[in-house]
Amino acid sequence: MNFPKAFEEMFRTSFGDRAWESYQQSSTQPPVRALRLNPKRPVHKRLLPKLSQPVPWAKTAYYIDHTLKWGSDPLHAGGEYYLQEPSAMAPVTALQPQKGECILDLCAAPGSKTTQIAAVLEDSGVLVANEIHRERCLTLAENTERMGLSQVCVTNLEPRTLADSYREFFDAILVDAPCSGEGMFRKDPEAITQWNEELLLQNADRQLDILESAYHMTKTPGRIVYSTCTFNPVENEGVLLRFLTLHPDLQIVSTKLLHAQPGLSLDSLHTIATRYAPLAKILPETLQIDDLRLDTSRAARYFPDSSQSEGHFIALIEKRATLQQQSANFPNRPSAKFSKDHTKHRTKRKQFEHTAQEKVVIRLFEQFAQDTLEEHFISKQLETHRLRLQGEILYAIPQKLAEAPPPSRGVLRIGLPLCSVRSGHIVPTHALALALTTQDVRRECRLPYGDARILAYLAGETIPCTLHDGFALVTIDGVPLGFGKTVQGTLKNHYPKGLRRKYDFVLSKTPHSTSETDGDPTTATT
Ligand SMILES: C[S@@+](CC[C@H](N)C(=O)[O-])C[C@H]1O[C@@H](n2cnc3c(N)ncnc32)[C@H](O)[C@@H]1O
Repeated sequence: MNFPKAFEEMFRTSFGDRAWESYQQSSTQPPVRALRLNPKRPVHKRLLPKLSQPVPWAKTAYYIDHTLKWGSDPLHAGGEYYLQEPSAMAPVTALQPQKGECILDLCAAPGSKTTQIAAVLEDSGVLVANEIHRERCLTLAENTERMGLSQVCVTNLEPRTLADSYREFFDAILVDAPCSGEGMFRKDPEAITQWNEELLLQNADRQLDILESAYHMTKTPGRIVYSTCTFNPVENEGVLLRFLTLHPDLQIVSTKLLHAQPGLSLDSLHTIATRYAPLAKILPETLQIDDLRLDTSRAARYFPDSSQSEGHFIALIEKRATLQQQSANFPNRPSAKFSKDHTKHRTKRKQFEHTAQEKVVIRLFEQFAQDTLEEHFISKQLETHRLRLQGEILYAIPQKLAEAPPPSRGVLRIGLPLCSVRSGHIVPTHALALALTTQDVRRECRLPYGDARILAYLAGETIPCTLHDGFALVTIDGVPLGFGKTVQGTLKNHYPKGLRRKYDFVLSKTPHSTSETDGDPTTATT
Protein backbone atom coordinates (compact mmCIF):
# COMPACT_ATOMS: atom_id res chain seq x y z
CA MET A 1 0.00 0.00 0.00
CA ASN A 2 1.33 3.46 -0.91
CA PHE A 3 0.77 5.91 1.92
CA PRO A 4 1.20 9.70 1.52
CA LYS A 5 4.44 10.95 3.08
CA ALA A 6 2.46 13.29 5.36
CA PHE A 7 0.43 10.34 6.70
CA GLU A 8 3.62 8.43 7.49
CA GLU A 9 5.01 11.51 9.26
CA MET A 10 1.83 11.88 11.34
CA PHE A 11 1.91 8.18 12.27
CA ARG A 12 5.63 8.02 13.13
CA THR A 13 5.47 11.26 15.17
CA SER A 14 2.37 10.19 17.08
CA PHE A 15 3.00 6.51 17.70
CA GLY A 16 6.71 5.88 17.02
CA ASP A 17 8.80 4.21 14.32
CA ARG A 18 8.21 0.64 15.50
CA ALA A 19 4.45 1.16 15.48
CA TRP A 20 4.73 2.46 11.91
CA GLU A 21 6.72 -0.58 10.68
CA SER A 22 4.24 -2.93 12.29
CA TYR A 23 1.22 -0.99 10.94
CA GLN A 24 2.71 -0.97 7.45
CA GLN A 25 3.22 -4.71 7.57
CA SER A 26 -0.40 -5.30 8.65
CA SER A 27 -1.62 -3.21 5.70
CA THR A 28 -0.59 -6.03 3.33
CA GLN A 29 -3.06 -8.45 4.97
CA PRO A 30 -6.74 -8.76 3.88
CA PRO A 31 -9.27 -6.89 6.06
CA VAL A 32 -10.87 -8.90 8.85
CA ARG A 33 -14.63 -9.45 8.90
CA ALA A 34 -17.11 -10.32 11.62
CA LEU A 35 -20.80 -10.62 12.35
CA ARG A 36 -23.06 -10.06 15.33
CA LEU A 37 -25.90 -12.48 15.91
CA ASN A 38 -29.36 -11.02 16.41
CA PRO A 39 -30.58 -12.14 19.87
CA LYS A 40 -34.19 -11.79 18.62
CA ARG A 41 -33.65 -14.72 16.25
CA PRO A 42 -33.00 -18.41 16.93
CA VAL A 43 -29.38 -19.25 16.01
CA HIS A 44 -29.62 -21.24 12.80
CA LYS A 45 -27.80 -24.56 12.78
CA ARG A 46 -26.18 -23.65 9.44
CA LEU A 47 -24.36 -20.82 11.15
CA LEU A 48 -22.98 -22.68 14.14
CA PRO A 49 -20.02 -24.46 12.49
CA LYS A 50 -18.92 -21.14 10.98
CA LEU A 51 -18.78 -19.29 14.29
CA SER A 52 -15.74 -20.68 16.04
CA GLN A 53 -13.83 -17.50 16.91
CA PRO A 54 -15.60 -14.92 19.12
CA VAL A 55 -14.70 -11.22 19.01
CA PRO A 56 -13.31 -10.70 22.55
CA TRP A 57 -14.76 -7.22 23.18
CA ALA A 58 -18.34 -7.67 21.95
CA LYS A 59 -21.24 -9.93 22.82
CA THR A 60 -22.51 -12.59 20.35
CA ALA A 61 -19.93 -11.47 17.78
CA TYR A 62 -17.70 -13.76 15.71
CA TYR A 63 -14.98 -13.48 13.09
CA ILE A 64 -16.11 -14.86 9.74
CA ASP A 65 -14.60 -16.28 6.59
CA HIS A 66 -14.05 -13.27 4.35
CA THR A 67 -14.36 -15.37 1.18
CA LEU A 68 -18.12 -16.01 1.62
CA LYS A 69 -20.79 -13.57 0.37
CA TRP A 70 -22.59 -13.32 3.71
CA GLY A 71 -24.85 -10.48 2.56
CA SER A 72 -26.45 -12.64 -0.13
CA ASP A 73 -27.76 -15.40 2.12
CA PRO A 74 -31.54 -15.45 2.86
CA LEU A 75 -30.75 -15.59 6.60
CA HIS A 76 -29.19 -12.13 6.21
CA ALA A 77 -32.48 -10.89 4.72
CA GLY A 78 -34.23 -12.25 7.83
CA GLY A 79 -31.97 -10.24 10.15
CA GLU A 80 -30.28 -13.31 11.57
CA TYR A 81 -26.97 -11.41 11.73
CA TYR A 82 -25.39 -8.03 11.07
CA LEU A 83 -22.04 -7.82 9.29
CA GLN A 84 -19.76 -5.46 11.17
CA GLU A 85 -16.04 -4.74 11.40
CA PRO A 86 -14.83 -6.04 14.80
CA SER A 87 -13.34 -2.84 16.30
CA ALA A 88 -16.51 -0.97 15.22
CA MET A 89 -18.30 -3.05 17.88
CA ALA A 90 -16.20 -1.57 20.70
CA PRO A 91 -17.94 1.86 21.01
CA VAL A 92 -21.22 0.24 22.06
CA THR A 93 -19.40 -2.02 24.54
CA ALA A 94 -17.92 1.19 26.02
CA LEU A 95 -21.31 2.92 26.09
CA GLN A 96 -22.77 0.10 28.23
CA PRO A 97 -26.43 0.64 27.33
CA GLN A 98 -28.79 -0.50 30.08
CA LYS A 99 -32.31 -1.87 29.60
CA GLY A 100 -34.94 0.87 29.84
CA GLU A 101 -32.55 3.73 29.05
CA CYS A 102 -33.11 6.51 26.51
CA ILE A 103 -30.24 6.34 24.05
CA LEU A 104 -29.28 8.41 21.02
CA ASP A 105 -27.05 7.22 18.19
CA LEU A 106 -26.33 10.61 16.66
CA CYS A 107 -24.38 9.65 13.49
CA ALA A 108 -26.06 6.34 12.91
CA ALA A 109 -26.08 5.20 9.26
CA PRO A 110 -25.90 2.51 8.07
CA GLY A 111 -26.89 1.30 11.53
CA SER A 112 -24.33 -1.20 12.79
CA LYS A 113 -24.12 0.42 16.22
CA THR A 114 -27.85 1.23 16.36
CA THR A 115 -28.68 -2.43 15.89
CA GLN A 116 -26.02 -3.37 18.46
CA ILE A 117 -27.49 -0.98 21.07
CA ALA A 118 -31.00 -2.25 20.34
CA ALA A 119 -29.85 -5.82 20.95
CA VAL A 120 -28.91 -4.84 24.50
CA LEU A 121 -32.07 -2.81 25.18
CA GLU A 122 -34.21 -5.80 24.11
CA ASP A 123 -37.23 -3.71 23.06
CA SER A 124 -37.15 -1.69 26.29
CA GLY A 125 -36.44 2.03 26.61
CA VAL A 126 -36.01 4.36 23.67
CA LEU A 127 -33.44 4.44 20.90
CA VAL A 128 -33.24 7.42 18.56
CA ALA A 129 -31.03 6.78 15.53
CA ASN A 130 -30.17 9.93 13.62
CA GLU A 131 -28.43 10.36 10.28
CA ILE A 132 -27.85 13.67 8.52
CA HIS A 133 -27.73 12.34 4.93
CA ARG A 134 -31.06 11.32 3.45
CA GLU A 135 -29.86 8.38 1.32
CA ARG A 136 -27.83 6.92 4.17
CA CYS A 137 -30.80 7.45 6.49
CA LEU A 138 -32.98 5.25 4.26
CA THR A 139 -30.38 2.47 4.55
CA LEU A 140 -30.40 2.97 8.31
CA ALA A 141 -34.19 2.61 8.40
CA GLU A 142 -33.94 -0.53 6.25
CA ASN A 143 -31.40 -2.10 8.59
CA THR A 144 -33.46 -1.35 11.72
CA GLU A 145 -36.37 -3.03 9.93
CA ARG A 146 -34.31 -6.06 8.87
CA MET A 147 -33.10 -6.64 12.43
CA GLY A 148 -36.72 -6.46 13.72
CA LEU A 149 -36.26 -3.48 16.06
CA SER A 150 -39.41 -2.11 17.63
CA GLN A 151 -38.29 0.74 19.90
CA VAL A 152 -36.29 2.74 17.37
CA CYS A 153 -37.03 6.23 16.11
CA VAL A 154 -35.12 7.08 12.92
CA THR A 155 -34.51 10.77 12.26
CA ASN A 156 -32.85 12.62 9.38
CA LEU A 157 -31.71 15.86 10.99
CA GLU A 158 -28.72 18.02 11.70
CA PRO A 159 -27.55 17.37 15.26
CA ARG A 160 -28.34 20.98 16.26
CA THR A 161 -31.93 20.67 15.07
CA LEU A 162 -32.36 17.42 16.96
CA ALA A 163 -31.02 19.14 20.08
CA ASP A 164 -33.91 21.60 19.90
CA SER A 165 -36.36 18.77 20.60
CA TYR A 166 -34.41 16.56 22.96
CA ARG A 167 -32.57 18.83 25.40
CA GLU A 168 -31.13 16.82 28.35
CA PHE A 169 -33.30 13.87 27.31
CA PHE A 170 -30.86 10.99 26.84
CA ASP A 171 -29.09 8.80 29.41
CA ALA A 172 -26.37 8.01 26.90
CA ILE A 173 -25.33 9.26 23.47
CA LEU A 174 -23.07 7.68 20.89
CA VAL A 175 -21.20 10.08 18.60
CA ASP A 176 -19.61 7.79 16.02
CA ALA A 177 -18.31 10.76 14.14
CA PRO A 178 -17.56 11.31 10.45
CA CYS A 179 -13.76 11.22 10.25
CA SER A 180 -10.74 10.86 7.98
CA GLY A 181 -11.20 7.06 8.03
CA GLU A 182 -7.58 5.90 8.42
CA GLY A 183 -8.98 2.64 9.83
CA MET A 184 -10.72 2.01 6.49
CA PHE A 185 -7.56 2.00 4.37
CA ARG A 186 -7.30 -1.81 4.09
CA LYS A 187 -10.97 -2.13 3.19
CA ASP A 188 -11.07 0.90 0.90
CA PRO A 189 -7.58 1.77 -0.44
CA GLU A 190 -9.17 4.60 -2.46
CA ALA A 191 -9.61 6.48 0.87
CA ILE A 192 -5.79 6.81 1.13
CA THR A 193 -5.71 9.11 -1.88
CA GLN A 194 -8.11 11.54 -0.19
CA TRP A 195 -6.05 11.86 3.00
CA ASN A 196 -4.49 15.24 3.76
CA GLU A 197 -3.79 17.34 6.85
CA GLU A 198 -6.45 19.93 6.02
CA LEU A 199 -9.01 17.11 6.11
CA LEU A 200 -8.00 16.22 9.67
CA LEU A 201 -8.55 19.80 10.83
CA GLN A 202 -11.91 20.08 9.06
CA ASN A 203 -13.09 16.77 10.49
CA ALA A 204 -11.95 17.78 13.96
CA ASP A 205 -14.02 21.00 13.81
CA ARG A 206 -17.06 19.14 12.55
CA GLN A 207 -16.73 16.51 15.29
CA LEU A 208 -16.53 19.20 17.94
CA ASP A 209 -19.70 20.75 16.61
CA ILE A 210 -21.53 17.41 16.73
CA LEU A 211 -20.27 16.76 20.26
CA GLU A 212 -21.60 20.17 21.34
CA SER A 213 -25.10 19.12 20.28
CA ALA A 214 -24.65 15.79 22.05
CA TYR A 215 -23.66 17.65 25.22
CA HIS A 216 -26.94 19.56 25.27
CA MET A 217 -28.99 16.41 24.73
CA THR A 218 -27.31 14.42 27.53
CA LYS A 219 -28.87 14.26 30.99
CA THR A 220 -26.85 14.89 34.12
CA PRO A 221 -25.63 12.38 35.10
CA GLY A 222 -25.20 10.86 31.68
CA ARG A 223 -22.57 9.57 29.29
CA ILE A 224 -21.27 10.22 25.81
CA VAL A 225 -19.13 7.88 23.76
CA TYR A 226 -17.08 9.62 21.09
CA SER A 227 -15.62 7.29 18.50
CA THR A 228 -13.95 7.46 15.09
CA CYS A 229 -12.42 4.94 12.72
CA THR A 230 -9.24 6.94 12.44
CA PHE A 231 -5.90 7.04 14.29
CA ASN A 232 -4.48 10.61 14.21
CA PRO A 233 -4.55 12.72 17.42
CA VAL A 234 -5.79 15.89 15.71
CA GLU A 235 -9.21 14.25 15.60
CA ASN A 236 -9.54 11.87 18.63
CA GLU A 237 -7.46 13.23 21.58
CA GLY A 238 -7.35 16.75 20.08
CA VAL A 239 -11.15 16.91 19.79
CA LEU A 240 -11.62 15.38 23.24
CA LEU A 241 -9.46 18.05 24.86
CA ARG A 242 -11.16 20.91 23.04
CA PHE A 243 -14.57 19.50 24.02
CA LEU A 244 -13.70 18.96 27.66
CA THR A 245 -12.12 22.38 28.12
CA LEU A 246 -15.48 23.87 27.12
CA HIS A 247 -17.39 21.86 29.74
CA PRO A 248 -16.06 21.48 33.30
CA ASP A 249 -18.84 18.96 34.09
CA LEU A 250 -17.36 16.40 31.67
CA GLN A 251 -14.74 13.83 32.51
CA ILE A 252 -12.99 11.10 30.51
CA VAL A 253 -13.36 7.69 32.17
CA SER A 254 -11.79 4.36 31.34
CA THR A 255 -13.49 2.25 28.67
CA LYS A 256 -12.00 -1.01 30.03
CA LEU A 257 -12.02 -2.35 26.48
CA LEU A 258 -10.18 -5.61 25.90
CA HIS A 259 -7.24 -5.73 23.45
CA ALA A 260 -7.20 -1.91 23.00
CA GLN A 261 -4.17 0.38 23.39
CA PRO A 262 -4.53 3.35 25.77
CA GLY A 263 -5.06 6.80 24.26
CA LEU A 264 -2.08 9.19 24.05
CA SER A 265 -1.41 10.86 27.41
CA LEU A 266 -1.48 14.63 27.86
CA ASP A 267 2.24 14.54 28.34
CA SER A 268 2.90 12.76 25.03
CA LEU A 269 0.44 15.02 23.23
CA HIS A 270 2.44 18.05 24.32
CA THR A 271 5.63 16.43 22.98
CA ILE A 272 3.96 15.42 19.70
CA ALA A 273 2.63 18.97 19.27
CA THR A 274 6.19 20.32 19.28
CA ARG A 275 6.91 18.20 16.19
CA TYR A 276 3.53 17.99 14.47
CA ALA A 277 2.10 21.38 13.49
CA PRO A 278 -1.57 20.39 12.89
CA LEU A 279 -1.78 19.15 16.50
CA ALA A 280 -0.06 22.28 17.86
CA LYS A 281 -2.63 24.35 15.95
CA ILE A 282 -5.64 22.91 17.78
CA LEU A 283 -4.40 21.90 21.22
CA PRO A 284 -5.95 24.20 23.87
CA GLU A 285 -3.30 26.42 25.48
CA THR A 286 -4.42 26.18 29.08
CA LEU A 287 -4.19 22.42 29.58
CA GLN A 288 -3.09 21.22 32.99
CA ILE A 289 -1.12 18.00 32.73
CA ASP A 290 -2.31 16.77 36.15
CA ASP A 291 -6.03 17.39 35.49
CA LEU A 292 -7.46 13.86 35.81
CA ARG A 293 -10.67 14.95 34.13
CA LEU A 294 -8.70 15.37 30.90
CA ASP A 295 -6.77 12.11 31.11
CA THR A 296 -6.79 11.16 27.42
CA SER A 297 -4.86 7.95 28.15
CA ARG A 298 -8.18 6.58 29.46
CA ALA A 299 -9.44 6.49 25.88
CA ALA A 300 -8.86 3.38 23.75
CA ARG A 301 -7.35 2.80 20.32
CA TYR A 302 -7.52 -0.33 18.19
CA PHE A 303 -4.76 -0.79 15.62
CA PRO A 304 -4.95 -3.49 12.92
CA ASP A 305 -1.57 -4.95 13.89
CA SER A 306 -2.20 -5.28 17.64
CA SER A 307 -5.84 -6.40 17.56
CA GLN A 308 -7.63 -8.48 14.98
CA SER A 309 -9.51 -5.51 13.51
CA GLU A 310 -9.29 -2.52 11.17
CA GLY A 311 -8.96 0.22 13.78
CA HIS A 312 -11.01 2.58 15.94
CA PHE A 313 -10.66 5.27 18.61
CA ILE A 314 -13.11 5.26 21.52
CA ALA A 315 -13.56 7.60 24.49
CA LEU A 316 -16.16 7.32 27.24
CA ILE A 317 -17.11 10.70 28.71
CA GLU A 318 -19.23 11.17 31.81
CA LYS A 319 -21.38 14.23 32.42
CA ARG A 320 -21.61 14.93 36.12
CA ALA A 321 -23.12 17.78 38.08
CA THR A 322 -20.53 20.32 39.25
CA LEU A 323 -20.95 22.91 41.98
CA GLN A 324 -20.91 25.65 39.39
CA GLN A 325 -23.02 24.18 36.64
CA GLN A 326 -22.09 26.17 33.62
CA SER A 327 -24.91 28.05 31.99
CA ALA A 328 -25.91 26.75 28.59
CA ASN A 329 -24.43 28.79 25.75
CA PHE A 330 -25.95 26.78 22.99
CA PRO A 331 -26.67 28.88 19.93
CA ASN A 332 -30.11 28.96 18.30
CA ARG A 333 -32.32 28.41 21.31
CA PRO A 334 -32.06 29.99 24.76
CA SER A 335 -32.94 27.53 27.52
CA ALA A 336 -35.74 29.69 28.97
CA LYS A 337 -37.66 29.48 25.70
CA PHE A 338 -37.08 25.76 25.58
CA SER A 339 -38.60 25.13 29.00
CA LYS A 340 -41.66 27.19 28.00
CA ASP A 341 -42.19 24.89 25.00
CA HIS A 342 -41.78 21.95 27.29
CA THR A 343 -44.60 23.11 29.60
CA LYS A 344 -46.85 23.67 26.62
CA HIS A 345 -46.19 20.12 25.53
CA ARG A 346 -46.86 18.66 28.95
CA THR A 347 -50.29 20.28 28.99
CA LYS A 348 -50.98 18.77 25.57
CA ARG A 349 -49.95 15.33 26.81
CA LYS A 350 -52.52 15.37 29.62
CA GLN A 351 -55.26 15.91 27.10
CA PHE A 352 -54.01 13.16 24.78
CA GLU A 353 -56.79 11.31 22.96
CA HIS A 354 -56.99 9.38 19.73
CA THR A 355 -58.42 11.24 16.75
CA ALA A 356 -61.51 9.84 15.03
CA GLN A 357 -59.41 8.62 12.09
CA GLU A 358 -56.92 7.02 14.47
CA LYS A 359 -59.76 5.16 16.21
CA VAL A 360 -60.93 3.69 12.89
CA VAL A 361 -57.46 2.46 11.97
CA ILE A 362 -56.84 1.07 15.46
CA ARG A 363 -60.13 -0.85 15.28
CA LEU A 364 -59.17 -2.34 11.89
CA PHE A 365 -55.73 -3.21 13.20
CA GLU A 366 -57.27 -4.95 16.22
CA GLN A 367 -59.38 -7.11 13.88
CA PHE A 368 -56.26 -7.98 11.88
CA ALA A 369 -54.35 -8.70 15.10
CA GLN A 370 -57.09 -11.02 16.41
CA ASP A 371 -56.82 -13.09 13.25
CA THR A 372 -53.05 -13.01 12.77
CA LEU A 373 -51.23 -12.36 16.04
CA GLU A 374 -51.17 -13.97 19.45
CA GLU A 375 -52.78 -12.01 22.26
CA HIS A 376 -49.53 -11.54 24.25
CA PHE A 377 -47.80 -9.61 21.46
CA ILE A 378 -50.48 -6.94 21.28
CA SER A 379 -50.92 -6.63 25.06
CA LYS A 380 -47.13 -6.19 25.44
CA GLN A 381 -47.13 -3.46 22.79
CA LEU A 382 -50.03 -1.66 24.46
CA GLU A 383 -48.35 -1.82 27.88
CA THR A 384 -45.16 -0.11 26.75
CA HIS A 385 -46.21 1.79 23.62
CA ARG A 386 -48.79 4.33 22.51
CA LEU A 387 -50.61 3.84 19.21
CA ARG A 388 -50.51 6.88 16.94
CA LEU A 389 -51.35 7.53 13.32
CA GLN A 390 -48.56 9.42 11.54
CA GLY A 391 -49.60 10.19 7.99
CA GLU A 392 -50.98 6.89 6.70
CA ILE A 393 -49.06 4.62 9.05
CA LEU A 394 -50.20 3.42 12.47
CA TYR A 395 -47.21 3.33 14.83
CA ALA A 396 -46.56 1.75 18.22
CA ILE A 397 -44.46 4.48 19.83
CA PRO A 398 -42.40 3.75 22.97
CA GLN A 399 -44.14 5.49 25.89
CA LYS A 400 -41.20 7.74 26.84
CA LEU A 401 -40.78 8.92 23.25
CA ALA A 402 -44.49 9.59 22.83
CA GLU A 403 -44.30 11.93 25.83
CA ALA A 404 -41.38 13.98 24.47
CA PRO A 405 -41.82 16.83 22.00
CA PRO A 406 -40.99 15.19 18.64
CA PRO A 407 -39.06 17.13 16.00
CA SER A 408 -41.59 18.80 13.69
CA ARG A 409 -39.85 17.35 10.60
CA GLY A 410 -37.19 14.84 9.61
CA VAL A 411 -38.71 11.83 11.40
CA LEU A 412 -38.58 8.76 9.16
CA ARG A 413 -39.91 6.30 11.66
CA ILE A 414 -41.07 6.77 15.25
CA GLY A 415 -41.22 3.37 16.95
CA LEU A 416 -42.68 0.33 15.22
CA PRO A 417 -44.78 0.96 12.09
CA LEU A 418 -47.67 -1.52 12.36
CA CYS A 419 -49.84 -1.05 9.30
CA SER A 420 -51.53 1.20 6.80
CA VAL A 421 -55.06 0.96 5.41
CA ARG A 422 -55.78 0.46 1.71
CA SER A 423 -59.41 0.41 0.45
CA GLY A 424 -60.63 -0.31 3.96
CA HIS A 425 -58.23 -3.24 4.46
CA ILE A 426 -55.22 -3.48 6.73
CA VAL A 427 -51.83 -3.80 5.06
CA PRO A 428 -49.34 -4.89 7.75
CA THR A 429 -45.84 -3.45 7.42
CA HIS A 430 -42.69 -5.42 6.67
CA ALA A 431 -41.22 -3.91 9.87
CA LEU A 432 -44.00 -5.58 11.89
CA ALA A 433 -43.31 -8.96 10.24
CA LEU A 434 -39.62 -8.78 11.12
CA ALA A 435 -40.33 -7.62 14.68
CA LEU A 436 -42.30 -10.85 15.29
CA THR A 437 -41.20 -14.25 16.49
CA THR A 438 -42.92 -17.48 15.57
CA GLN A 439 -44.58 -17.47 19.03
CA ASP A 440 -46.28 -14.17 18.19
CA VAL A 441 -48.21 -15.40 15.12
CA ARG A 442 -51.14 -17.73 14.49
CA ARG A 443 -49.94 -18.80 11.02
CA GLU A 444 -46.35 -19.55 10.11
CA CYS A 445 -45.28 -20.65 6.63
CA ARG A 446 -42.14 -22.42 7.82
CA LEU A 447 -39.64 -23.29 5.10
CA PRO A 448 -36.45 -25.26 5.67
CA TYR A 449 -33.08 -23.70 4.79
CA GLY A 450 -32.25 -24.71 1.21
CA ASP A 451 -35.91 -24.86 0.06
CA ALA A 452 -36.27 -23.24 -3.37
CA ARG A 453 -39.51 -21.52 -2.22
CA ILE A 454 -37.39 -19.23 -0.03
CA LEU A 455 -35.55 -17.79 -3.03
CA ALA A 456 -38.86 -17.52 -4.94
CA TYR A 457 -40.47 -15.63 -2.05
CA LEU A 458 -37.51 -13.22 -1.75
CA ALA A 459 -37.72 -12.58 -5.50
CA GLY A 460 -41.37 -11.54 -5.10
CA GLU A 461 -43.10 -14.66 -6.46
CA THR A 462 -46.21 -16.39 -5.10
CA ILE A 463 -45.55 -19.78 -3.53
CA PRO A 464 -47.79 -22.78 -2.77
CA CYS A 465 -48.96 -22.91 0.87
CA THR A 466 -51.47 -25.21 2.60
CA LEU A 467 -52.28 -22.94 5.57
CA HIS A 468 -55.79 -21.55 6.26
CA ASP A 469 -56.55 -18.31 4.44
CA GLY A 470 -55.15 -15.13 6.00
CA PHE A 471 -51.84 -13.44 6.75
CA ALA A 472 -48.94 -15.74 7.59
CA LEU A 473 -45.37 -15.12 8.63
CA VAL A 474 -42.92 -16.70 6.17
CA THR A 475 -39.86 -18.06 8.00
CA ILE A 476 -36.67 -20.00 7.37
CA ASP A 477 -36.80 -22.54 10.20
CA GLY A 478 -38.31 -19.84 12.44
CA VAL A 479 -36.26 -16.84 11.20
CA PRO A 480 -38.85 -14.37 9.83
CA LEU A 481 -38.60 -13.14 6.24
CA GLY A 482 -41.87 -11.24 5.82
CA PHE A 483 -45.63 -11.56 5.44
CA GLY A 484 -47.63 -13.40 2.83
CA LYS A 485 -51.39 -13.77 2.48
CA THR A 486 -52.72 -17.25 1.88
CA VAL A 487 -55.68 -17.53 -0.45
CA GLN A 488 -56.85 -21.04 -1.38
CA GLY A 489 -53.49 -22.79 -1.30
CA THR A 490 -51.37 -19.93 -2.68
CA LEU A 491 -49.33 -17.50 -0.63
CA LYS A 492 -49.53 -14.02 -2.12
CA ASN A 493 -46.26 -12.20 -1.76
CA HIS A 494 -45.99 -9.22 0.65
CA TYR A 495 -42.18 -8.99 0.52
CA PRO A 496 -41.47 -5.29 -0.25
CA LYS A 497 -40.79 -4.60 -3.92
CA GLY A 498 -37.71 -2.49 -3.12
CA LEU A 499 -36.05 -5.41 -1.33
CA ARG A 500 -36.77 -8.12 -3.89
CA ARG A 501 -33.62 -9.55 -5.42
CA LYS A 502 -31.73 -12.77 -6.03
CA TYR A 503 -30.44 -14.52 -2.95
CA ASP A 504 -28.32 -17.64 -2.73
CA PHE A 505 -27.83 -20.31 -0.05
CA VAL A 506 -24.33 -19.11 0.70
CA LEU A 507 -23.98 -20.89 4.03
CA SER A 508 -24.20 -24.29 2.38
CA LYS A 509 -21.13 -23.42 0.32
CA THR A 510 -17.63 -24.38 1.31
CA PRO A 511 -15.18 -21.53 2.00
CA HIS A 512 -13.14 -20.10 -0.89
CA SER A 513 -15.75 -21.04 -3.47
CA THR A 514 -17.05 -17.46 -3.89
CA SER A 515 -15.60 -14.02 -4.43
CA GLU A 516 -14.29 -11.81 -1.66
CA THR A 517 -16.67 -8.89 -2.02
CA ASP A 518 -19.95 -8.93 -0.25
CA GLY A 519 -21.94 -7.11 -2.88
CA ASP A 520 -24.54 -5.83 -0.44
CA PRO A 521 -24.74 -2.04 -0.05
CA THR A 522 -26.83 -2.23 3.12
CA THR A 523 -23.95 -3.81 5.01
CA ALA A 524 -21.13 -1.50 3.93
CA THR A 525 -20.27 -0.34 7.42
CA THR A 526 -17.37 0.44 9.66
C1 LIG B 1 -18.69 6.73 10.87
S1 LIG B 1 -20.19 7.02 10.08
C2 LIG B 1 -21.34 6.29 11.18
C3 LIG B 1 -21.36 4.79 11.16
C4 LIG B 1 -22.48 4.23 12.00
N1 LIG B 1 -22.40 4.72 13.36
C5 LIG B 1 -22.48 2.73 12.03
O1 LIG B 1 -21.87 2.15 12.92
O2 LIG B 1 -23.10 2.12 11.16
C6 LIG B 1 -20.48 8.72 10.37
C7 LIG B 1 -21.81 9.23 9.91
O3 LIG B 1 -21.90 10.63 10.22
C8 LIG B 1 -22.65 11.26 9.19
N2 LIG B 1 -22.32 12.72 9.16
C9 LIG B 1 -21.61 13.40 8.23
N3 LIG B 1 -21.58 14.72 8.53
C10 LIG B 1 -22.28 14.88 9.66
C11 LIG B 1 -22.62 16.01 10.45
N4 LIG B 1 -22.19 17.22 10.16
N5 LIG B 1 -23.38 15.80 11.54
C12 LIG B 1 -23.80 14.56 11.85
N6 LIG B 1 -23.50 13.47 11.15
C13 LIG B 1 -22.76 13.61 10.06
C14 LIG B 1 -22.22 10.53 7.93
O4 LIG B 1 -23.20 10.65 6.94
C15 LIG B 1 -22.05 9.10 8.42
O5 LIG B 1 -23.19 8.33 8.19
